[in-house]
Formats: sequence, structure tokens, C-alpha cells
Amino acid sequence: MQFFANRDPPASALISSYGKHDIVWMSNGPEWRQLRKIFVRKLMSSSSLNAGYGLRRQEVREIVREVYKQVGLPINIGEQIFLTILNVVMNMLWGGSLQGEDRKNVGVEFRQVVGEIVEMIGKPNISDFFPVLARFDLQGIKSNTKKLVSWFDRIFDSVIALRMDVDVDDKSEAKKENKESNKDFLQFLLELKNQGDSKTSLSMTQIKGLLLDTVLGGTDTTSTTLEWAMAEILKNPEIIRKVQEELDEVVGNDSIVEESHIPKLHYLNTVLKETLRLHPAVPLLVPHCPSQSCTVAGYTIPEGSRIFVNVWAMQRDPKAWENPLEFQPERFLKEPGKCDYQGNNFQYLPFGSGRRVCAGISLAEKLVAYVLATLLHSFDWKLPEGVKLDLSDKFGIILKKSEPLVAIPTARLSTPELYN
Ligand code: HEM
Repeated sequence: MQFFANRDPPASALISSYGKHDIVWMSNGPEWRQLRKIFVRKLMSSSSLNAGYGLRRQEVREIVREVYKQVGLPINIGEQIFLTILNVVMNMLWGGSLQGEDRKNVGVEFRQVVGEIVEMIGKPNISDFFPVLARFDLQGIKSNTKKLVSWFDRIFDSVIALRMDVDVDDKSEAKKENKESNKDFLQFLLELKNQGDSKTSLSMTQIKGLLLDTVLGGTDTTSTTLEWAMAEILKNPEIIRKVQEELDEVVGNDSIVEESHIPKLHYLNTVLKETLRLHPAVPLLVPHCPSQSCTVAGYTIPEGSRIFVNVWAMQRDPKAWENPLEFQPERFLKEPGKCDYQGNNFQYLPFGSGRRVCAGISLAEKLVAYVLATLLHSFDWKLPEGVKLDLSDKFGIILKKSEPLVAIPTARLSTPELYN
């Protein structure tokens, strides 16, 4: 329903969206359509995703090398996965990634700042419920969010300044040609800013809004989903056996997983669907806001209300799902077409539905499956001695595990060269 395509950002999100100059929080209208079109066409089209495979592959090989170095030791899986996803996202945005010591040190700081911003956006804020109190910022949510966003702002300023410097210095034909074929998202956005007409031009604020959307929307969601998937798999030895059997059949244990294998990994794909059913990364979606009063199932929804769609509860509803609390990937094998990620079935909406459906589904689907397949194909996993698996969650706009998942990897491929 198009009435529901609006947003009503809380005070914290007004800051993290540079004043609604981004895709996630901007109201439905021509400016939002333009930003979303740029994002989807430039970053999420099949040709862009195919062109970016080399970079994703490089980062996935890096996590394999990192984990291999720590075989036999307990590792924080969510942290490792976050660093990989962050590098993939940064590569797409401005062609940079964190390597060596920075991968760990700066990457961990990034994770902390992303986590804190997400926490500020999800935290109930008195200023949102009683606008007369907004200027007092009683819980310090606005001032905290400002501090966190300025951390990102400094990074964006420095990559943008560097890019502009390079542009001024370097106008040679060869370099221009090279740049044309390797244009990353930032380059494309800066060109739109400089060359676009009044309809297509972008402001610097919108550019930063798009960068922050991609970092915030793309990293914590995907890495949290992967951490849940690994936790559910570790709890169910029969599931890990089936996934590895399929991997050995499709990939073989003298070879490495490639993204082209993913469509053939039917069982693994159902494991991901089931993970997103029980642990939807964004359990209440991003709040919607009807642009006019309307009636839904006999209830009047007044214009301007803030609507939370509880997909967490819908995806556990016993009227819609058999044994809803059990992790049973097979349920998706019975009717493979029944639940897609586009929100066509209202019992299953992990990415939302309609106009404001997640703009990053095509990347999320590829990346999550590729990382999970690689981790389970390259390693066996077990919990440290005496540790009990904890599957409780922590409320927030992103539904995270309350305790980080720590597990011990063992190598399972035929030769050490496959870990290079
Ligand atoms: C498993 C991973 C992911 C999940 C579960 C997820 C889920 C969601 C959900 C539920 C929404 C809100 C939909 C609504 O309000 O109806 C959303 C919006 C959005 N997501 Fe994702 N997401 C994921 C990954 C990504 C990635 C990788 C990116 C980009 C790199 C991304 C970018 C966005 C953007 C830009 C929006 C705002 C769309 C709009 O308001 O028009 N997401 N996502």
C-alpha cells in the first residue's frame, strides 16, 4: 500500500540520515526515488555485482586465511565476519579496505561505532514521544548520535578530499580510461554532483547520506544474520552434516567455494531462509508512517502514526507456521517458491515489502550465502569445552545475539594450499 511508503525518523535517525538526506529515512517522493534508483542501479544491478565479485572473493579468501591461522583456538565468529563484510562494503564504496593490523584494530572500532549508532536509533527516546521535551535531550541520545556520526563524517571527508585531490592532479588519458572501468560508487556519486543537471545532481550531504546508509544498512544486518546462522547450525549437528554433504557434492573437498556454486546449494539456501525466519535482522522493520489515514483489517490507522511491523512475531506465528519455534530448514524445501525475499508472502518479510523493501537484497543474498558456504566448507566447528550455546537475543532495531558466538575451527579440506 503506497500510503505506507513514508518514514517518520526518530530524533537519532534525523542525525544519522544527515537530516533525512538518505534512502532509509527520507519521505516517499521524487528525491527519495532518485536516490534509491541511483543506489539500486549503480550498486545492486547484476552487472555491478558481477563486476565486484573479484573484490568479494579476495575478502572471503582473507577470512579463510585468518581463521586458518587460528585453527584449534576459540574465535569470535561475529567479529571475523563483520571485518570481512566491512571490507567488502568499503571496497564497493570507495575502493579501499582495511589490511594487516588495521583490519583488526580499525575494523573493531568501526564495528563498535556502527553498533552504537544502531543502538541509539533503536533506543526508545522520550524526546520522540513528547516533542516538547525534545530540546532537553534527557537521555543524551541526540548528543551521543552526533558524536558517533561525526566519527564517520571525518572518514567520509578524508576519502572524499583524497578523491578530489587525485582528480585534480590526474587528468592523463590512460588514467582516465582506467578510472572509467574501475569506477567505484563514490567516484560515480561525485561525478553526478559535478555534472548532473538540476534533476540528477546530488548534494554533498546526499552523498554522505548514501555512504552512511550503505555502511549502516549493509554491515551489521549481514554479519548478525551470519552469526545467527552459525549458532543455529552449531546447535544442530544433523544440519551441519547435511550442509557439508551438499558442499562436498557441489564443490568437492579439493576445491574452494565460488559464488557461482551458490544457486546449486539448495539446502544451504534453506538454512539461510530459516535463519532469517527465526532471527530477522530487522525485527520490526524500519518504522513506516502512513501519509493519510486508512483502514487495515478493520482498524483505523491515523495519518502520521509511527508503525512498527512485527515480522519477528509474524514469522513465529503458529497459525502460519508448523512447529514455529523449531529450526527446520526443510520447511522451505517442501514449497521452494512460497517464500521469497521480496516480501510477496506476508508470513515471511525479513527484508520488508513494497516500495520500502530492503534496497540491498541482491548483495545480501549473495554475500551471506557465499561467506556461510565458505566457512562451513573449509572448516569444522565446535564449541569450546564446557561452553553451552546461548541463543538468546538482545532487543534493538537490529536483533543481535546477547552473547557473542565463540567457536573452535578445524581444517577439513584436502590440502593446506586451499587455505591460501
Ligand atoms: C541480511 C541482510 C539484510 C537484512 C535482513 C535487511 C533488512 C532490511 C529491512 C527489513 C529493511 C526495511 C524494510 C521496510 O522498512 O519495509 C531494509 C531497508 C534497507 N536496507 Fe537492508 N537488509 C539487509 C542487508 C542490506 C544491505 C547489504 C544493504 C546495502 C548495502 C541494505 C540497504 C538497505 C537500505 C538502503 C534500506 C532502506 C530502503 C528504503 O527505505 O527505501 N540492506 N533492510
